Amino acid sequence: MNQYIVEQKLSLAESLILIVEDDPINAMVIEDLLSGLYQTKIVHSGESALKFCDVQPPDLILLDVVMDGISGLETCITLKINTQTQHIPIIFITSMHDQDDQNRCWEAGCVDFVAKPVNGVTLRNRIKSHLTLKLQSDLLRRISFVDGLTGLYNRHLLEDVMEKFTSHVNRSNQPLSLMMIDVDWFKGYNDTYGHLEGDECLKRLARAIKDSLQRPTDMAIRYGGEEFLCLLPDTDHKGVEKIANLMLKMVNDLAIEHKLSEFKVVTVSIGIHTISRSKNTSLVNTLAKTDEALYVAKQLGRNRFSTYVTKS
Ligand SMILES: Nc1nc2c(ncn2[C@@H]2O[C@H](COP(=O)(O)OP(=O)(O)OP(=O)(O)O)[C@@H](O)[C@H]2O)c(=O)[nH]1
Repeated sequence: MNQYIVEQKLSLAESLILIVEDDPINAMVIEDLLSGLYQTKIVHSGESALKFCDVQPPDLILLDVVMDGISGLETCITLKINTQTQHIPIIFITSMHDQDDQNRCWEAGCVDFVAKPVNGVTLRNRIKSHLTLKLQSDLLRRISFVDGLTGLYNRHLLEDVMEKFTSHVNRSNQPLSLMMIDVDWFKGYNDTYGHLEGDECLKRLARAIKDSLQRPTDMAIRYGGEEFLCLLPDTDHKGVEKIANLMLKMVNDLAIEHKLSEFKVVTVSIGIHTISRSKNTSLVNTLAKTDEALYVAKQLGRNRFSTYVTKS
């Protein structure tokens, strides 16, 4: 599920190229041309290509234009409107030389095309250029999604992720839980121990928050200065309350001295909200409810969690 954050490939040789070609002989010829240079996978239809990309997005796609079933053009358009696959460069392999046909390829969103019969040198060079750009842009996207102080994801990722998680809620009919976490009396902590100690404290808290999440699909984001947001897919209210209790304990166990706190150690307050299918799942609305629960946890005395209660 965490495909929205790109896995960083270190070299071109690790990159995966998906060859979509309905003629098995042509597919093998192309695979041979790339042998030893890249990882490759062959599928023989647009339908199989879409299924494959849903599970394991490749780094580049070589796409035959004319195929039975979903054509190459339709496959390309479908991949380009999906936020999870729109960054994958697509090179058409085409025997169509007509200008109108070529225009249709560009309009579908390809980065390039190579004419049949394929010239090996041309194909390899085109792939190398586009893959190099892809790896660079993956790296930039990765950097722009990570918070420099804590190493958690930052809020730039939120809109993308929420869209993906809420559509998962609607598809799977499984709940999604959110936790908004705020450090208690943190202004007092900074005033007492200084801003640098404050930063150190945030780093340790971020680690504890991340460690209290149990599944690889759970996600921790630094939402603001001393505020964090966790997203827990496929988790109902009982499950998230268990995690909230564990998180409170792990933060207390850090035993970071905080003289001005009534607990004498650094603590956090947590607001929880669980959404399910058919509810209003807009990002703004969902965050507002989670924040409301956090406000209640603060009002009730801090160092606790509170769950959003639906108003009738
Ligand atoms: N050291 C450090 N402090 C930060 C950072 N981001 C925000 N803060 C501080 O966090 C404090 C938040 O204080 P407030 O919002 O007043 O709330 P609080 O003192 O935590 O009190 P409650 O939330 O009501 O328990 C402010 O003093 C901010 O300057 C950061 O990156 N580093």
